Amino acid sequence: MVRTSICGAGVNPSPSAGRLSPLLFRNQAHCPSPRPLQVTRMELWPGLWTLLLLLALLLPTLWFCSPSAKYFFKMAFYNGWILFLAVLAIPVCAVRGRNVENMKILRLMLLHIKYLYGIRVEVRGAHHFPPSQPYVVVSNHQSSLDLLGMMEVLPGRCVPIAKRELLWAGSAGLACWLAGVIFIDRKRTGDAISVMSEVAQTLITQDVRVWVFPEGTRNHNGSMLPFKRGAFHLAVQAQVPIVPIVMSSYQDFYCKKERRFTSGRCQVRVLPPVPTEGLTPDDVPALADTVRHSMLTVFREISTDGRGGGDYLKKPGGVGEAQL
Ligand SMILES: CCCCCCCC/C=C\CCCCCCCC(=O)SCCNC(=O)CCNC(=O)[C@H](O)C(C)(C)COP(=O)(O)OP(=O)(O)OC[C@H]1O[C@@H](n2cnc3c(N)ncnc32)[C@H](O)[C@@H]1OP(=O)(O)O
Ligand SMILES: CCCCCCCCCCCCCCCC(=O)OC[C@@H](O)COP(=O)(O)O
Repeated sequence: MVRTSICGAGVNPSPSAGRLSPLLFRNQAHCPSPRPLQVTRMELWPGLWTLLLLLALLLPTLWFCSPSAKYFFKMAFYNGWILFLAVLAIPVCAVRGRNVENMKILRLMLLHIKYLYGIRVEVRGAHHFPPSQPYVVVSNHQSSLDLLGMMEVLPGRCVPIAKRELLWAGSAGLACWLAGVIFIDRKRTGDAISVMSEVAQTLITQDVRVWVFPEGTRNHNGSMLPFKRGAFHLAVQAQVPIVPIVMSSYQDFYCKKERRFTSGRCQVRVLPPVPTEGLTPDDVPALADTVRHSMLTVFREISTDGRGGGDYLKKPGGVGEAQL
């Protein structure tokens, strides 16, 4: 076990012991009373090794026996891995400075994550993306795992709009900033609106696309929250089309409430663009409702419980109960 040198009450105060371990017994002659325990660095190793061994046994046991622990490990690794990748991405992106082209680098670096988690992402309707013009993408927002589906289809020169808090997520915040992510303060509607009005100009002048989660927050309940209007005002102001994208429900492989995270499938469906030419701000509420309605219809169509189409939709409280 851990051996200590106790001055004055030596474990083995023989002269030979003194020679073997001068560090332990130095000043022994002048030491009037017992001194506090002194643990040398070498003597800590056995304790550390025991601790590591215990962890090495405990972690796999938890992983295999407790789905909740598995959920936490997987989420912790997800965030940790992204933070780590961001550290690698920052110097590469910094060469260009804050630039939408850096989003390509982030995208390439994030694409493999779905394999680590055994999530099969199937993309449908990618031909609906207008080939070379600005537009506004609107998509449903279930969890931070949306990043996987998003990276699968993210068009060139497309920047997401994110909550301001993400800017402070360490290396990930800095990487997002370098890639041109637009940050808004959701608590200050006025400021957010003026940022989005500026974006409406930039969209045209700098030929960029914008990705918005119009629910405005993550939504785990297997439906879609009412849409915020900003994305639709943005598209109408810039007179550019809206491209709705629907990611199917994650319920068959991921549920935050039940702390369940297994492997699974997800479909990302790109819907036909919705033109906004000639529309005015007065048309925004109807536009937002129409787009949400079509997205919710597709969400119901493509979301399954993993046991083959539609069982999940019939469950009480499932997407079938979603309000239109
Ligand atoms: C290699 C490794 C690298 C690692 C790094 C990681 C890589 C990652 C890469 C990239 C990832 C990026 C990750 C992104 C993910 C983040 C997701 C999020 O953060 S989601 C949260 C933020 N998103 C939003 O909040 C949506 C946008 N929000 C809106 O559009 C809202 O409308 C907003 C904020 C502008 C206002 O919100 P209100 O809560 O006040 O709600 P309202 O009802 O919509 O608006 C109030 C009134 O203002 C009008 N209004 C809104 N916008 C307007 C406008 N532009 N002009 C005029 N009026 C407007 C509306 O019409 C409404 O008025 P009337 O009630 O209709 O009379
Ligand atoms: C300083 C260390 C901080 C550690 C934080 C770890 C962050 C890891 C980076 C993960 C990047 C994932 C990007 C997806 C962001 C996301 O999905 O944000 C959620 C918001 O849309 C909605 O927020 P909310 O209103 O809270 O649901």
